[in-house]
Amino acid sequence: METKIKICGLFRPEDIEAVNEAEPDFVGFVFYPKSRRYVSPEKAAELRRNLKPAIKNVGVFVNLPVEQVCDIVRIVQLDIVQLHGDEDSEYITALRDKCAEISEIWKAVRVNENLNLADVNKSASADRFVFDAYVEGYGGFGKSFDFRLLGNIDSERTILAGGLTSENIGSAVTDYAPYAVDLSSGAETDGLKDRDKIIDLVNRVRSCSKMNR
Ligand SMILES: O=C(O)c1ccccc1N[C@@H]1O[C@H](COP(=O)(O)O)[C@@H](O)[C@H]1O
Repeated sequence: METKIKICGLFRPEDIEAVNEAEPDFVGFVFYPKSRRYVSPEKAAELRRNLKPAIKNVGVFVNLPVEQVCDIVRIVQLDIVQLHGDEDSEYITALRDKCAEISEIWKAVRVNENLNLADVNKSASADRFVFDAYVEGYGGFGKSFDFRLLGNIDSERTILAGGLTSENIGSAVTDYAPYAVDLSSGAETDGLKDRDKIIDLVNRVRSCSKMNR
């Protein structure tokens, strides 16, 4: 299996141009108003219209009521929902029931040295888990964690995130062979997405994945 790559936190037309060139597997739009990468659903819908159809789009949400998530899924025509807050299994089931057009639901698990795999089981109804570093606030701070804390987690359902950059992304792919890697800060310069970094990161993931086969 080749590890896929998601570039998260797009909000400008030039971000779309960069990903159309680099062709990651997924891109993310952040619908968390406290994020500096927040994009309105209307703006995201406009950006999405210019995205190459092969690139799947993921909406990132933090503790938003299910009905509002569904509305945004429909406005933007999101493929995947990434829940990056405190949503539990009940929430995930309700979302799936109300919004049949979502192809997958990903749940973020914020990891520190007290990682309790029971927390992962609490949201076991998610299709995949995005393992990110524990931070005050929710995500996208470029903070990494020791992936060894994950033990023997099912790599087919695992998405690694948190402080990935061109320096550490190669070992994340070769050592853990996750389903995907997800990054935002590591693809930026001065807080904005950087075309050259995006292209470099996508190339690195593709070449490391080939070595894993
Ligand atoms: O990117 C954000 O601003 C964000 C806000 C709230 C929740 C999640 C967010 N992004 C996700 O955070 C991780 C790690 O990002 P980074 O590479 O460490 O900056 C990633 O899953 C993003 O999708």
